[in-house]
Amino acid sequence: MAILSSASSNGRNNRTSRNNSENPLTFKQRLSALRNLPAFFKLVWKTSPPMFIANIVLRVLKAALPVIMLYIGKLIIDEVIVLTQTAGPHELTTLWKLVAAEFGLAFLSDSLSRAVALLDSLLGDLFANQTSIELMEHAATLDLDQFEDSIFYDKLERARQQTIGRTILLSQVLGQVQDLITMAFLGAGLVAFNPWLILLLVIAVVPAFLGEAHFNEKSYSLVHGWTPERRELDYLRYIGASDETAKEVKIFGLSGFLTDRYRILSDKYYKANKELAVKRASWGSVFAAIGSAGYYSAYGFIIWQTVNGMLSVGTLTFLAGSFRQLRSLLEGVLTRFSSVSQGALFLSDLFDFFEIKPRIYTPQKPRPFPRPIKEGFVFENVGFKYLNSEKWANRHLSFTLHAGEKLALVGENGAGKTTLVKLLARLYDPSEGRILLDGYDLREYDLTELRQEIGVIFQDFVKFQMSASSNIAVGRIAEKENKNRIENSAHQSLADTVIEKLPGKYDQILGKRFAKGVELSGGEWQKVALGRAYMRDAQVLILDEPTAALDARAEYEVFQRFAELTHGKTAVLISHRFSTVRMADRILVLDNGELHEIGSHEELLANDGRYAELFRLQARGYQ
Ligand SMILES: Nc1ncnc2c1ncn2[C@@H]1O[C@H](COP(=O)(O)OP(=O)(O)OP(=O)(O)O)[C@@H](O)[C@H]1O
Repeated sequence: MAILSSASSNGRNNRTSRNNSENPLTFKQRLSALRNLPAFFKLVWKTSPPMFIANIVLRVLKAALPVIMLYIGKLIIDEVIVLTQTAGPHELTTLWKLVAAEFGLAFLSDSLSRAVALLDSLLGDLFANQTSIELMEHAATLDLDQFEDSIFYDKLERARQQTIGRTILLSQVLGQVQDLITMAFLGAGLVAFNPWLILLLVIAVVPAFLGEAHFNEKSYSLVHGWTPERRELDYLRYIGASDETAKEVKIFGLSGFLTDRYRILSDKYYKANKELAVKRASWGSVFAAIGSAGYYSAYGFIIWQTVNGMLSVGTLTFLAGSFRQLRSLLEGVLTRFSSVSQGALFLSDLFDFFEIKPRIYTPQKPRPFPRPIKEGFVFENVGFKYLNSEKWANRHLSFTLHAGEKLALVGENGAGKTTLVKLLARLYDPSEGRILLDGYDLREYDLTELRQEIGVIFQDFVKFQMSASSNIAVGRIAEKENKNRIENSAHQSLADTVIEKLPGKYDQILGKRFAKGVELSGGEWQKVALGRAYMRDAQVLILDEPTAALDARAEYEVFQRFAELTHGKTAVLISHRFSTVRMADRILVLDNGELHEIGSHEELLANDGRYAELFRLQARGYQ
């Protein structure tokens, strides 16, 4: 994480950082970032109103203490001086009362600080949890192609960091308010004696503030511009040391390749950051010297007044103390202003992310999903291009998927089979043409209902590092407690024999990520994932190469059962195995994203086209 929180600017050859170095953020932009604060505090308030109120009340109390303590200090010193100048015996009651009062206040101040720090950290944790949840919820509403866009991903990455990083902002802003109140009290004391001291104070502090503001700006540009590289560093760290990649890293001897790349990137990052840090430290000491000069001028002036009898020694200590505290508070407030506005800028990333709206959504007045589907799906000249891609993944697709029909999709790698089923499930909308369901555009239906009625098991299904039963239940998560249904689904997909052999049976954690997890073979995983299809029980079932990793016997059995599962249902099957494909009512052959031919196994063989050619090719392989 150290490398992530530090920054570097050597990414000048990269698009984002170039933008940033060409357009550094202006002071005005930074000020306008403060507009994020009300929304931020609304979020914090929502996290826990009682804790928020308690935090404010305690801080206001604490803010009044320094000036009271300084004033009591002044009274103590004046009292001591009076006592030392008069002959004894001395009446000490007042003095001891004052000392006791100062002791009490010191104790109170310490307790308040601890209470505030505790509340800050608890509130911060709650805030981080709450925002993480909202982030996940929002991400779930977004489109698949938004996740496939690297600029979106950078934004998501920065937003994710904000959920944790912004808890500091909370104590910074509240601390700021507290310090401003303290300063108002101390300032009132100073002004009462000599208003010119305030002017000296401002002169002493303003250069330091401007310096801080400048360097914070630079640092933000650096961190922002390096987001893609930081993601790459994260990714390298992940593939360099993870259970999923260890096998290939070892076999291909990739460790050196990965660490070299990591080293080059992180070195660049380190150097750029070092350059900035050194500059910042050097200028910081110059500004500190100016600050000290201001302080000592004021101090000299107060001493001179005291020596000339204009002020008492107590007042001297009060004023010197007030001035010293004011200076460090003002410096703190101004410096913090810089990091607060920087924090508020980063906050824009979080709010920007929440502003991203999905393009695929349910219309205002959705059409109820047909139960049962009567006619089926009609593709009308459907074409689709992936985001940032020039190539058509599907083009000129016109065909009907009849209700209750079993359709197999066949085609070479990259022919557009998976894309077609993603369009059917509305993971994407067509770039041209339209898909009708029972006569109406798919876009007119409720998205949630549509997804509920279309079950897809993808070839790259997720191997959830969770229990075996959860891995099946994800097919219809609302039924996660329904043991019967889960076991039944496992039985249908042949996953039951796999699960029975596991030490923890259905409660067994799968995968190696967590303690006591058990890894399955590719085919075993596939049987578990297939269980999701039975769990789903949707009107339309889509299986994208569901049996690729199964042995011949298992595949035969799976399809025997699949025929039962899909009885009376619409099903789409993608497979490279013709033994499977021929079981479908019709077969659609895709070539380069376009419909090449469509018909039953017999019809297509009689046609003697691409299908017949591919079929014979595979059959020959088995002879
Ligand atoms: N997320 C994506 N972004 C950009 N292009 C993509 C994406 N997914 C697929 N493509 C491209 O779209 C084309 C069709 O891909 P698709 O996955 O639909 O093929 P497929 O027929 O399912 O292939 P396979 O048999 O290898 O699974 C390919 O050229 C592929 O490179």
